[in-house]
Amino acid sequence: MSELHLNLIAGQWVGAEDTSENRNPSDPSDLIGVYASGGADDVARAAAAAATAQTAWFEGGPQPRADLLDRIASMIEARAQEIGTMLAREEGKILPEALAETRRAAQIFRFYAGEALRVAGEALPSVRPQVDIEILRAPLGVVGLITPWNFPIAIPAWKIAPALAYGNAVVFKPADLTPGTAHLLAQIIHQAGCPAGVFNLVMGSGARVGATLVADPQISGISFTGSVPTGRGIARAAAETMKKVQLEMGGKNPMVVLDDADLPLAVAACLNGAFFSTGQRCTASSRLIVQAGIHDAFVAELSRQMQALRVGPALAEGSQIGPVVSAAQLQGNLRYVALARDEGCTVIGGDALGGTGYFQSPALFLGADPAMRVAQEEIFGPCAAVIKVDDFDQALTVANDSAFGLSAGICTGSLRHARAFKHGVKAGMVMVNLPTAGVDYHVPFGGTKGSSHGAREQGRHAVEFYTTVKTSYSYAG
Ligand SMILES: NC(=O)C1=CN([C@@H]2O[C@H](COP(=O)(O)OP(=O)(O)OC[C@H]3O[C@@H](n4cnc5c(N)ncnc54)[C@H](OP(=O)(O)O)[C@@H]3O)[C@@H](O)[C@H]2O)C=CC1
Ligand SMILES: O=C(O)CCC(=O)C(=O)O
Repeated sequence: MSELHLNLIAGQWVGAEDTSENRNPSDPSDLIGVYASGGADDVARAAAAAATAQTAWFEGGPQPRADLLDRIASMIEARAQEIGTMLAREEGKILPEALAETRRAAQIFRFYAGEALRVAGEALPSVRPQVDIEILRAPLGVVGLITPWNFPIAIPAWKIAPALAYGNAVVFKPADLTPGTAHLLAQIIHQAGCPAGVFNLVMGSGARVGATLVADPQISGISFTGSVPTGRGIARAAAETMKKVQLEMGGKNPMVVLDDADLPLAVAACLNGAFFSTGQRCTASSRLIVQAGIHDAFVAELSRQMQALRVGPALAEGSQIGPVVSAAQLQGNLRYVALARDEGCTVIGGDALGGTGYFQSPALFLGADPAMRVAQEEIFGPCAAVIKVDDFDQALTVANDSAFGLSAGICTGSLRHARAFKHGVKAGMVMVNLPTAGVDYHVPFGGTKGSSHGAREQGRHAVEFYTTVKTSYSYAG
């Protein structure tokens, strides 16, 4: 019997009413571990512990917060191989990507160690004599953090680190599919000396733990990353207790390739953006919008390189694309491949590959029309629709023809077109001659339209969500 991995509530490792098995998508017969699966009582106890611990955590000043985050960063770096291996084993990301994500998490903690010391206010004169005004930033209080499986350490890091840096206490609910990485991170935060109750881990299902967190009146804010329907439901439910919400949801990210693009660079950017991490990135390039003059050469070279990608177990040397995360996600991807054919596309790749795990060959949907479902709906797999356009203006119109607006890219040698795209595209992040996916850790992350709601994540902009503004008036007498 595998050891049971416990929740962390009020500084104690505790069991829960249920348990959940964590299995390897490269080989589901590999049982990674058994994890506590909490319920409403666990959330209530964690939120109460967090509420009790939060005031002292904030009032202790920024130095202990900065020191803790710095220690966490060093401990993640020291255990990067172990964490990266767990991440690859449970999520299916190939080991080099998993190690890079782990190091990125350490960098995020170190960045916010510095930010804890840089929370600035403003001082203004009052319109009344002898009165001074200060505009201060106060922590929200207790925040609930709900994260997806596709970046099981980077996304928790970019929510937990700013939350703690600015003096909040945390209840963290990781995705059910990837509790192993979350548990290692919780161990590190605990061992680094985080005071009891300041950080709590409650693993368990979204329907039980996630929904209870959103309803709990002791919690002042929810930061969520995941699907659009869950995000919408959270926004509706959070309104009942007037919680602040930050939602990062899907994308259907366009990558425009103009006739004047550098072909090898454009192919490399699209190969990376569409297929790396098995396409399971909200920033993935899932719409390739290609000008007619370069279209055929681009498609020929991209198809050749795509078909040469080695799909295999995440931990196997030489694998370039790991498995899809779960059987359900693979079935969903295969339904979209069938839909692409039904809608009239020519499909290259996209087959279930069999073998030990949930392997799928990457797919291109050629001849896609912007209105097709495969060009509008987020698939979240290694699939990209190719849309042919006549010129830059049509490319920009197609790029903006989406309910989403997370990331957008253009490959071009023209400064004029690059500039017009940067200004004209409706997206939160714009890439020129770079993949739409793969972002830096110290600058804002987020989108427009249906992709995001609330304040931006990451970088100094995270202060907007994790703090509230307090205006103080003092009379000198
Ligand atoms: N934009 C992005 O970054 C991501 C988008 N997705 C998209 O979402 C689809 C489904 O993936 P999935 O992981 O199921 O996404 P979900 O939105 O269902 O899950 C994201 C997180 O929310 C939790 N959750 C689920 N239901 C609720 C609820 N009612 N209240 C509060 N929290 C809840 C989940 O818990 P649990 O894991 O226990 O269900 C998980 O921790 C993917 O196919 C993809 O299209 C997925 C991941 C990331
Ligand atoms: O592209 C990246 O680096 C981040 C993507 C991401 O955060 C996501 O897919 O949820």
